[in-house]
Amino acid sequence: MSHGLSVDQVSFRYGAKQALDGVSFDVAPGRFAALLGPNGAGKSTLFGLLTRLFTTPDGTIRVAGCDIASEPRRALGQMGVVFQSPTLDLDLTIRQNLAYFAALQGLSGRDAARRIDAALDRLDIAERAGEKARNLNGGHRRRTEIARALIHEPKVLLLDEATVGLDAAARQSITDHVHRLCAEDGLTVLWATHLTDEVQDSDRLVVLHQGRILADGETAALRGPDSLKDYFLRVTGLPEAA
Ligand SMILES: Nc1ncnc2c1ncn2[C@@H]1O[C@H](COP(=O)(O)OP(=O)(O)OP(=O)(O)O)[C@@H](O)[C@H]1O
Repeated sequence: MSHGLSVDQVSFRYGAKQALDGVSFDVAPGRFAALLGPNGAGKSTLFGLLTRLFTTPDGTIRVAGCDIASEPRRALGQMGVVFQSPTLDLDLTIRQNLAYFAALQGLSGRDAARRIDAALDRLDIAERAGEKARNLNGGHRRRTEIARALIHEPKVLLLDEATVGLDAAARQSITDHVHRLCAEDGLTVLWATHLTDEVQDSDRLVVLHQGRILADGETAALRGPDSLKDYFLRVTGLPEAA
């Protein structure tokens, strides 16, 4: 599990509200894992713990082999994160947004320029590098955020509802890009979503509902002859409208 992600018996409460209850799953190195759950399932809470926005004494999280509680700097250094809310500075160009993040990571000069170019190329946005983020559509802004999350060459990429607010074509393009990063670069990905159509049959699937893991395995095997949507509704007991 040296380049993967491991979550073991993690629990978290907001006061009396149990948001996560004994959550355990592993993502093997180079795998794309979809963390699928409806609103309120606990996805953002788990991301908060994975990124150390907050901590819990209950359970263990390992990122690329590093325990996030005892080796937080090493663990976070192996992690790239794309949060649900957009975080680009709209008045800066794409390149400036990336350069700023690189500087925060202690990178500058040629090394930073090389990594920025590689990240822009990887996400097919190199030709827009000189444009202000404000002028980009939602899909290209998201690609920029993904490129930025990869500058320090992490082993594990976390994305929390990365396609929120995008149209169907942009959603498809972003999910395809991230799948390609997995397949071609060996990146380990945890992709949180409430949308079943973002999950591919070859993905690892972890279903989270009301703070608990309800299913964990290969998507195609779990859903069997059902559509993923039908499987998801059945396993969570949610009504069709959900
Ligand atoms: N600050 C808070 N105080 C109390 N309860 C909270 C707080 N934040 C989240 N919760 C509750 O914890 C549970 C998990 O919330 P969380 O935001 O992690 O879910 P989610 O799967 O990310 O949902 P969404 O997609 O709507 O963000 C929900 O029942 C939510 O109401």
